Amino acid sequence: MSFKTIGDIQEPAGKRALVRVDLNVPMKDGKITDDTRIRAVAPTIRELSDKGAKVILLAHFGRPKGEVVADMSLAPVAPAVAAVIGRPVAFCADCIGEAAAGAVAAMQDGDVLLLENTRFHKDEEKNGADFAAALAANGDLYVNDAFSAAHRAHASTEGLARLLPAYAGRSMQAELEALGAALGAPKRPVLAVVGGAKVSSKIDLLENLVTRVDMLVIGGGMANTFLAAKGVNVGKSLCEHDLAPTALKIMAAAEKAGCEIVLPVDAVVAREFKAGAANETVALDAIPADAMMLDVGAASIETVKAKIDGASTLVWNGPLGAFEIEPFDKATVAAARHAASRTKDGKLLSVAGGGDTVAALNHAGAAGDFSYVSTAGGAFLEWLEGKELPGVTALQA
Ligand SMILES: Nc1ncnc2c1ncn2[C@@H]1O[C@H](COP(=O)(O)OP(=O)(O)OP(=O)(O)O)[C@@H](O)[C@H]1O
Ligand SMILES: O=C(O)[C@H](O)COP(=O)(O)O
Repeated sequence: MSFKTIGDIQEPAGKRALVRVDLNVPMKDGKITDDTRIRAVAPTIRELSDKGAKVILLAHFGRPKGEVVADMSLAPVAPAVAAVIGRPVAFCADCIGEAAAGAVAAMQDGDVLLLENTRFHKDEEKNGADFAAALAANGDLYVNDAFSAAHRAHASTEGLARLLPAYAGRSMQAELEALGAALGAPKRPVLAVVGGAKVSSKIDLLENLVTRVDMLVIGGGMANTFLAAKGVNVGKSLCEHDLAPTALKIMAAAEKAGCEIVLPVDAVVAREFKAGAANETVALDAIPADAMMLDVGAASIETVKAKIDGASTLVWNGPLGAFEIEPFDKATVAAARHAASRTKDGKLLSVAGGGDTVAALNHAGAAGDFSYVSTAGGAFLEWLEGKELPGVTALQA
């Protein structure tokens, strides 16, 4: 794989660098709860700013689907970026058009500007040529430092690289190097743990993943869809019932490939999605019709730990439960700490990735003991499958 990095930019001083970063950070009540993704892109921003480039940050936040959605604005993220990089970050309420052009024109060399959520425009996700050109109008060059969004062929992740001289940022470079080193030839048995809430956008990946790993533990919202497909009554749990055929297909593919699929055997259920909600642990055939599974139960935790004990390599994306609200963080915390301690003992190589997954590992105090923690969730899974990532491909000269 060959691409230029920001070290290859000739005479960066005074140049307008459009830098795609991933600022899709976990947020609660308007406050950022984990700034790992901001810290990951800070070296690129600082390096370009130190060299006198005008650093114009492009990013998405959430999935506003082409509409302007107030609580998906990047405005509250600008001060958080400023705090991490230790220099001011201006904000502009649109990423194209007059407002953006004016904000860019006002920049001095070395300044940093964050433009509003690219996904407020429908053509971002469609990779529309006019929209990509409108973004490109504000830059002399393009830097992609968002490995975690590189599986999307969007205007700001792919289209721009074809319009301007394109370079990989330091985080993109580090992610590709570290994942290649850790997982290029993984020691078997390989265990994958997949949970979280992005069921429809990740479930298809599992069909390929089961051909590459020896065991797949499924937890979180993802598990509910598999359990429902197997006939379990999941009550009001987060579940995509229409994906039952996909889940069944994946289970068949796993059997064919000799990959063991491990589903929860019990669940912690509650009637409200909030911290401290009254809850109970029940068997799968006793999930009340008006309750939600918000975590896997104690027996399932023991199974997950045993699978970790039997693995030489662990790859993990997606928490096992709604870890942001206690006590539904129990399984995620227990599994994270167990994997961290096996890693510390030299018995496991552990790689985890994903915006919320990293937040969960930090919450468990386990991130520092993992072999490698990636900022990427979906992109990490696609990389693991061996798929081409459009954002990476477009950088290759
Ligand atoms: N049983 C569950 N019911 C509802 N939500 C759940 C459940 N289990 C996990 N979640 C939620 O899943 C979310 C994380 O899922 P997600 O797939 O976004 O992972 P991620 O690590 O952020 O990956 P990516 O970087 O691809 O977004 C958390 O907010 C968590 O509360
Ligand atoms: O959080 C992520 O995994 C990335 O920011 C990509 O977000 P997306 O799944 O909404 O494209």
